Amino acid sequence: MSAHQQTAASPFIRACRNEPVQHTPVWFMRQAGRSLPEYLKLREGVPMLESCMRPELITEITLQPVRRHGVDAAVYFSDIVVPLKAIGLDVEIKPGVGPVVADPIRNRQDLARLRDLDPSDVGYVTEAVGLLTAELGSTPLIGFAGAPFTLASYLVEGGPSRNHERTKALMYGDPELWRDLLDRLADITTAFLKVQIEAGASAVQVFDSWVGALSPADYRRYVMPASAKVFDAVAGYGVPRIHFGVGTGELLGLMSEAGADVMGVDWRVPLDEAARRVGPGKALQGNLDPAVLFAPTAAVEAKTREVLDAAAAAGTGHIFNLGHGVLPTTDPDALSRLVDFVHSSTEAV
Ligand SMILES: O=C(O)CCc1c2[nH]c(c1CC(=O)O)Cc1[nH]c(c(CC(=O)O)c1CCC(=O)O)Cc1[nH]c(c(CC(=O)O)c1CCC(=O)O)Cc1[nH]c(c(CCC(=O)O)c1CC(=O)O)C2
Repeated sequence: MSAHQQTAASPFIRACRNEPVQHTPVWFMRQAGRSLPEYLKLREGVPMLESCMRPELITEITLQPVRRHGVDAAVYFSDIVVPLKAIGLDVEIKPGVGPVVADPIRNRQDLARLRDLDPSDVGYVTEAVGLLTAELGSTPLIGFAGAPFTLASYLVEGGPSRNHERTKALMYGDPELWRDLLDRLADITTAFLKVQIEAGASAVQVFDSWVGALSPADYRRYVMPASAKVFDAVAGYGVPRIHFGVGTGELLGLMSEAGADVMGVDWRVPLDEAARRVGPGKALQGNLDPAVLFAPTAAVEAKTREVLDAAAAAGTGHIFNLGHGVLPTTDPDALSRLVDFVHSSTEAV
């Protein structure tokens, strides 16, 4: 049986397809990683991007939160800049800073450095996904990639940016170059997602983390065509496609239109309101504020109940998640308790 068949009856996949579930499935963005002491131990002395190229290490790190928290899906341990590194760009993840690109992409000559991603560039991904699906059995593995806008922002700015000024200068100042840049990135993102799906990932999430910096009109004009190209290119696999961004309340309708079976929602928009913006037929993922996990258990439960009630009012498939990634200093036990609370609160009788 293929990994896709093995996971088809799981609560996560069923919720993505708006089918009834025995309990609301839960996973957390950044569930593997810095919140877990067992992760910090494994990563000692290994730079972030190097850890993303070692199949045994990827496998162990990806499995850690599944074992510890009993989440309903694993998310492949990697980073959105891994495919950029794989095509030969000089990018590294600096501790305390984030991804840094030594030689930013700012003109047409620079574009030539963005060559296509070949599956052989990321043989370690194919190998790790194979190891993972064998271990995970009926628990789905979610693959992911960065969306063209968010990747472009890193490439143009040269690192994380609050205001995206250089990115916007390029977007508004040279729309043709911008379009070609996003189109190149759409192909790289697509190739990276395909590698993960073909190796056995049961679903994929496309992170457009920073696109909330744009107005709806600019999203439609400058970003949507490239994102839609990615979603269209992987539609034929039939695996659920999740689309997520932060601060994207005003963009939910357009992002959903760009292509998604499941819309990821941050904590700023209640899920029943999100359902109205996203339109019928799509499942929703989210959306507890990650900072809520620093409050006492009773408060976490009350806020979680609000999310579950809004999801019930939305009447769509619901995958419980945080509104963005797990914060590094989160108490792992609070995450385990949250998984149990969501499961026990939603068990079908
Ligand atoms: O600060 C940030 O969150 C953004 C910059 C940053 C990125 N990778 C990074 C950093 C430094 C850091 O996390 O400190 C560097 C990074 N990426 C990752 C880690 C591990 C961890 O979070 O503890 C880390 C920290 C590395 C370390 O241990 O020092 C792994 C990662 N990045 C990502 C994912 C996918 C996911 O969240 O489920 C995953 C895998 C998580 C898993 O397997 O559970 C996704 C990612 N990376 C990145 C982005 C862009 C978002 C943004 O820039 O705000 C996004 C998408 C998003 O979170 O919205 C870029």
